[in-house]
Amino acid sequence: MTKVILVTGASSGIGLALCERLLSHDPEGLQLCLACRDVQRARDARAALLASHPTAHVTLVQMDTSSVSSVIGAAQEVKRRYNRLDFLYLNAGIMPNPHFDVKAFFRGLFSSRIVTMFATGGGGILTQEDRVTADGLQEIFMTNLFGHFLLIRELEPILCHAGLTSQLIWTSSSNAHPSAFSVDDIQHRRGTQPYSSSKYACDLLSLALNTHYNKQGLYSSVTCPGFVMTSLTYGILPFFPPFLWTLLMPLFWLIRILTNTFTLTPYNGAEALLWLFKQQPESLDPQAKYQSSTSGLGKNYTQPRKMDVDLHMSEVLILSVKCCSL
Ligand SMILES: NC(=O)C1=CN([C@@H]2O[C@H](COP(=O)(O)OP(=O)(O)OC[C@H]3O[C@@H](n4cnc5c(N)ncnc54)[C@H](OP(=O)(O)O)[C@@H]3O)[C@@H](O)[C@H]2O)C=CC1
Ligand SMILES: CC(C)CCC[C@@H](C)[C@H]1CC[C@H]2C3=C(CC[C@]12C)[C@@]1(C)CCC(=O)C[C@@H]1CC3
Repeated sequence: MTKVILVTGASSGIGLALCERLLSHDPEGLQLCLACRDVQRARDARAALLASHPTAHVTLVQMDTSSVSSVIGAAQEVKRRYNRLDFLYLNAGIMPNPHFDVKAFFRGLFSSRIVTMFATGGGGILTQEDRVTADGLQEIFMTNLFGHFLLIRELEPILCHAGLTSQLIWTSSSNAHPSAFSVDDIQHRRGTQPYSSSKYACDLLSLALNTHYNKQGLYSSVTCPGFVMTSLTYGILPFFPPFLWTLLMPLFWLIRILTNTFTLTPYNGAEALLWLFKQQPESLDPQAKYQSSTSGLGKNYTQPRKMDVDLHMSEVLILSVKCCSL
C-alpha cells in the first residue's frame, strides 16, 4: 500500500531535503503532498524533486500556516484528494526580525556555557520581534504552532482510522526552552523569545496529542534538526552575506567536534525526520525529542533526548489552544 505524506514548509531548507530523502528511500511507494504558502516556490520544489525522481507522485497544496482560513481551505482540499494520511510533517516555521546580541555571544564564548550556547542558541544571544496577523494572533505562535494544530484538527477524519496508524512529526528545536513559555501567555505576546516559546509549545502539544489520540491510532513525535544553514539561519545575521557563512564552514566543522548538533546541511538536518518515518510509532517515546546529529567525521545518526516537559502543563496548553480555535 502506498503511503500518503504531507509536508508543510516543503519549498526549501529541511522540508525540501526531507522530501528528497523520502523519495530516495522509496521512489515508487509514496504519495507526497507539498503544503507551501508560495505557489511558485512550491512548483519549483516539485520540479526539482521530479528531476531526480521522474516517476514519483508529488502534488501541491497552497497553505499559509499563519492564516486560519488558508489552513482550513487547504485541509478541505487534502480531504477531498485523499481518504487517509499516513504521515503529517509539521515543519513550516519562521523566526522573523531576529536580534543577535553580540555582547551576550562574547560573554558566552568565555564562559562554561559555551557548548550549550552553540548547541541551542540560548544564553540570551537571540531574541525576536513578533507581529500580529490579520486573525489577531501572534505570527510566530500562529505559523509554528497554532496553524499546525488547526491542520491536525481539520485532518482528524483522515488521520484516525480503525486498524491503521498515522504519525505526526514536528520540527521543533534545541532552542525550545521552558523558561520562554508561560501558560498565562501561550502566544508569547509579552516576552522577547517568541520563537523559543513556540517551539517549547510544540514539545508540550505533541505530548498532549499522544495522551488524547494514541487510542485512535494517531501518534505524535518531536524532532530537532540541529543547527542547519537555511534561509532561517541566514536571516539571523542579515548583515552577514551568505559567502561569509561559507567562509565560516571550516570553523563550524571544528565546532561539530564539540557538539554533534552542528548538522549544518538540510540533508543532515532531515536525518531524524526520515528516521521516524522508518519506525513503528508504538515503539517511540512520547517524552523524547529525536535529534538529528552529525559526528565530527560527518556520520549522520538520530539521538533520542528526554524533553523537559510536564504532563499537566501539556494538558493546560491543549485546552488553551482548543479554546483559541473555537
Ligand atoms: N535551520 C535551523 O537551524 C533550524 C530550523 N528549525 C526548524 O526547521 C523548520 C524548517 O526551517 P528551515 O528549513 O531551517 O528554514 P527555511 O526558511 O528554509 O524553511 C521554512 C519553510 O517554512 C515555510 N513557511 C514559513 N512560513 C510559512 C507559512 N506561514 N505558511 C506555510 N509555510 C511557511 C517556508 O516557506 P517559504 O519558502 O514560502 O518561505 C519554508 O518552506 C522550521 O520549523 C524551523 O523552526 C529548527 C531548528 C534549527
Ligand atoms: C562566528 C559567529 C558569527 C558564529 C555565530 C553563530 C551563531 C549565529 C549560531 C550558533 C548556534 C546557532 C543556533 C541557531 C542560530 C544561529 C546560532 C545562534 C538556532 C537558534 C537557529 C534556530 C533553531 O531552531 C536552533 C538553532 C540552534 C543553534
